[in-house]
Amino acid sequence: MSKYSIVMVRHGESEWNLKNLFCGWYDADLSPKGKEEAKAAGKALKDAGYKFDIAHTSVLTRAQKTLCSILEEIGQADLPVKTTWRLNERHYGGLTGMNKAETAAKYGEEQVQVWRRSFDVPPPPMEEDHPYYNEIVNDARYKDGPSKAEFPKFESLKLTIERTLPYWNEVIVPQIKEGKKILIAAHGNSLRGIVKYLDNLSEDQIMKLNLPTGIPFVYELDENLKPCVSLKFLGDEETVKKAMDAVAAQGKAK
Ligand SMILES: O=C(O)[C@@H](COP(=O)(O)O)OP(=O)(O)O
Repeated sequence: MSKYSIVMVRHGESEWNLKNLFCGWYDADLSPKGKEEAKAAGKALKDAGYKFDIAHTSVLTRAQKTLCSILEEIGQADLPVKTTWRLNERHYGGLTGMNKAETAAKYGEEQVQVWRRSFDVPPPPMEEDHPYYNEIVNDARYKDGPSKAEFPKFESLKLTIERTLPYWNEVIVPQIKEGKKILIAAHGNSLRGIVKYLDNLSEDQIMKLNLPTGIPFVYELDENLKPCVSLKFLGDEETVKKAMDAVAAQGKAK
């Protein structure tokens, strides 16, 4: 029997989603369409009557702006919000800033699929001479973590889950158990990590999951936090499927 529910949403389309660039820890803003998606996400939550006690998001602008827009839309602009690098997108390493379709044309679609969706094969590292290295490593938003030793140069989904799960278990789970209504606004892969964990998906199953931008989804959990309802999108089936297929297709050579 369902005892708790939690809502998650991938941010609206970013400028770099629009340009089809590997983004990771680069701080891309929302595109105009992404801003609309964020508003629409808020409207969908409002229409379904959702209210929250607390929200969690990453330290990246695209997730934070999506959250703000949603909160505005549901009339909860003053909701307590916790931000953490542990909900950041996976760090795309040396691929950061590269065009996904061009990378597929150069290295092959199969290789790009491995980089994007394999469980434990990481992308190549972001070296110190990478065009975005300094901007990311020296960004003040990381002054409270990750430490120099923990700071990633790349992340597979496995590594992403390893730094996201402690936050889930130590911060979010106690709040769920207190009965708090929680909203998480994060990223394609940090959320895929949570979905894999909650639904106990195999490496093969999670490989096939592409989360659409700006469409909230709900988990209903039993008293042991096992899902009774998984990945229930607040959007019509066809729209959700189309959006998921479009995300998958970003790794195709044009
Ligand atoms: O880093 C990126 O490029 C995308 C995900 O890319 P894919 O793994 O879908 O290629 O992250 P997000 O837009 O959710 O922050």
